[in-house]
Amino acid sequence: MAENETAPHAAAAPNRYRTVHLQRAKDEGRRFAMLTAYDFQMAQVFDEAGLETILVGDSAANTMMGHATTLPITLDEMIVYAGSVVRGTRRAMVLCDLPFGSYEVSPQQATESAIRLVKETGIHGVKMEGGERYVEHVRMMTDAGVPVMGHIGFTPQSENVLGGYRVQGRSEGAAETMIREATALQDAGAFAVLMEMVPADIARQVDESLRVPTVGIGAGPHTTGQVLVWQDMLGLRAGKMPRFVRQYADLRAVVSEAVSGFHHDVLEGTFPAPEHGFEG
Ligand SMILES: Nc1nc(=O)c2c([nH]1)NC[C@@H]1CN(c3ccc(C(=O)N[C@@H](CCC(=O)O)C(=O)O)cc3)CN21
Ligand SMILES: CC(C)C(=O)C(=O)O
Ligand SMILES: [Mg+2]
Repeated sequence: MAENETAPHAAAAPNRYRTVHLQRAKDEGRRFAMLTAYDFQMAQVFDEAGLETILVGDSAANTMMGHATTLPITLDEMIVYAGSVVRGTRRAMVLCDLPFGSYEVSPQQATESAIRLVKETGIHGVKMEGGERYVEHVRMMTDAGVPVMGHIGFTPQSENVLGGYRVQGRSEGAAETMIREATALQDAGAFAVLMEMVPADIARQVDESLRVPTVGIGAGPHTTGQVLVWQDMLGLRAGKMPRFVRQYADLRAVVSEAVSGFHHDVLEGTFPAPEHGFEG
């Protein structure tokens, strides 16, 4: 059998999570989980742990590249991360953010970017920030064969317009606005809608109003799915965690102690030991 017929990212993998499984979760009152990943090995670990979905987030600009915002990361850079993640997965559905500058100008621009991501990396869908004003974009990408997850509430790519990192949907009539934006995305063909930093009660109303599943980050417990950035939930990020993060491990301490141990052993001459060497 040809190598590529058994490749882990083979598009026809029969047991791959797909939009239909996320829809079934919503229909049957079940939840699903998503974490970001940006590289082959972490994607492998998350996939083997059984996560339904993995997001190649443009948060890579922050976590992988050290930028202060998500604005600088390019489509070409996202393609490197996305390809690495897809090669690490067998079961999870892999989604990738359309980065700032790769979709806003027109439905055509969005569709060309989405197609590049699918063709060059093997991802199974894209996520795009923005609501009602992007329905034509969602429609064209979906018609082209690329499943689209919407992203409303706090949309980090618009932080300069929104006025910083803050909860969205606190103004008068916010629930109705959020429901309208989410419904517009759904009606344009979006298979799911993600909400970031939205009051829990509004996120619940949106989830109840939509036929398609919702995903939340800082949006309370009522969305169909939940997503976190992996370096946050595993404790690799330095400094203050956002309120919406639960830290499940302290990898920064684990790694730091291990590196100090190695450093110490090298300086002391106790590493390498005889068993790490080769006989002439
Ligand atoms: N590492 C990381 N984690 C994320 O969750 C994340 C990224 N990067 N980059 C892209 C976006 C930006 N997001 C963020 C990042 C920080 C806050 C934050 O600091 N929130 C504070 C203040 C909230 C407020 O003032 O209302 C918090 O305490 O939650 C929120 C969203 C979510 N995404
Ligand atoms: C925080 C999630 C939803 C995201 O968009 C990202 O990681 O870029
Ligand atoms: Mg993002």
